Amino acid sequence: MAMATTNRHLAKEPFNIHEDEIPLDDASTQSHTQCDDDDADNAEDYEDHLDDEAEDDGHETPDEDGDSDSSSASDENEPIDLTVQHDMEKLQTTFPDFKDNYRLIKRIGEGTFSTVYKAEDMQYHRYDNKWDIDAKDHQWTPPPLRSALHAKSEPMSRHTRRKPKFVAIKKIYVTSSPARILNELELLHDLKDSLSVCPLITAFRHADQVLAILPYFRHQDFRRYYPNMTIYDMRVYFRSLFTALAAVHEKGIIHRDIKPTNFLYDPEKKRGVLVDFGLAEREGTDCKPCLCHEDRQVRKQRLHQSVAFSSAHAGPQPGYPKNDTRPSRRANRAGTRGFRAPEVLFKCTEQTTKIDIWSAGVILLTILCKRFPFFNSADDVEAMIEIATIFGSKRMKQAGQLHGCMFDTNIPTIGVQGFSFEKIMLWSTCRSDGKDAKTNALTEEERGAIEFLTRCMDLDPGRRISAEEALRHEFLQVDREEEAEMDEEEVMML
Ligand SMILES: Nc1ncnc2c1ncn2[C@@H]1O[C@H](COP(=O)(O)OP(=O)(O)OP(=O)(O)O)[C@@H](O)[C@H]1O
Repeated sequence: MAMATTNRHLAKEPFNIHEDEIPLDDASTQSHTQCDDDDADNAEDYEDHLDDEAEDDGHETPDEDGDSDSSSASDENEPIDLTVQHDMEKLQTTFPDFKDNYRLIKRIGEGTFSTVYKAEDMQYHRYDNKWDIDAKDHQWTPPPLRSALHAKSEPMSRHTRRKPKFVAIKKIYVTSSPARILNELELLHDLKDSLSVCPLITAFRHADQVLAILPYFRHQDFRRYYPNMTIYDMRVYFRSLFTALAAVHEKGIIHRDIKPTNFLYDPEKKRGVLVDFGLAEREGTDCKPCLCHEDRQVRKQRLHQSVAFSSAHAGPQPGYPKNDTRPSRRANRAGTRGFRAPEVLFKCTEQTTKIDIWSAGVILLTILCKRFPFFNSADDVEAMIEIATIFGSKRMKQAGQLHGCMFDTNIPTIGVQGFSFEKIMLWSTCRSDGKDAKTNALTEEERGAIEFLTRCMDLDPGRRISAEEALRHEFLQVDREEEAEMDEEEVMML
């Protein structure tokens, strides 16, 4: 078993997977060199997976949200599909020491890039578990020597038996490029101390098989709780999500795949963790200057020049040339359809952490409108049409120009002005039938949510709120309210 340079449960050294023991198999390396060559192809690759996912957005079944302490009994009794059982057995035999370290319980998620299993961490008590936010003893203790991993465990009496501790084992498919896997693990390692981010405990490689070990995080299926969320619940949920985003963005990392299934939220404990850094990247990777980062005056001047140039050569003609010889614009479009920011759709070459804020805004829009998925496009052009229907052609044109793109449409359902989020929320929650003026108007707290949403879903990434600013926004000031409520209760008790 090849182990990462990090000691298990204690990551001190820079993360580095040793590839010296058994070289990664050529086939997997090759297939991904092709993907990595070309961002556009890569994006298509992701789209296929992500498109499937939007239909089947939840990986969990309703009983997969069991508490890490209490669900074990029901987990044990759950029937396991034969193929899953076969895969689990294969996984246990592939990694020689696996059974000494982990006891596989069930499959909890399956994506295009990985399968995730719930397992009991058999050696939990032998390590420093700084990552365990639920641990009573949260003190740092020196890690054991590596040889302790192979030491025979002492038999435990019935009385001394400790509570089982669970982990999520992410088996990354061999079709993922080694560079991509390393990128995910390195980013997770960088984020190991970040609030609300699911930390990486350790990772293993055997031949072309890579396992990432994460703490198992109890959560519920988004589809189960979002229809009943009050505005207060939303504020608590987004406080937690933006805490994670602020931590990720502070490190200059773009997550790129913010969506409900990647934010594991426990409504009871009112906390969530961000997972899946498979598409994440450092801001500035493969970046080329884009007009959106220029000064407003410079941008205006460039646009004038380009319009003047096209008028002089072919006249200002709407439409597109039949034989377009211009090289197509390339940019990273990785992400999930329906959650992609407008600048991603416009193929901005200088994308920033703000693309995550837009996606978080889409989650808020989904909850406020009680429709999941809110956007349901088959491709980027349809996605653009959906956004344009809300924002109107005038603002879409301006948004396109920010990135040096022209936006034009003759689709009759896209008006010039678009619609306000307030109207969309009332329509989608069937509160605009004109009968009752009171239910057909937003409450003050709903207006507060819409105001926050408007800041998150600003078409201009430069004006869009940052995670840090969002945490200071009125809408997310839930801690202070809770504290005030607690103080009040204390006063009452006195
Ligand atoms: N730490 C964890 N605790 C509990 N469940 C987890 C954990 N990590 C992942 N899961 C479950 O596994 C699912 C898939 O995990 P993840 O998103 O990391 O893999 P993926 O292959 O990239 O998936 P996708 O293709 O859906 O993006 C999650 O949606 C979640 O249900």
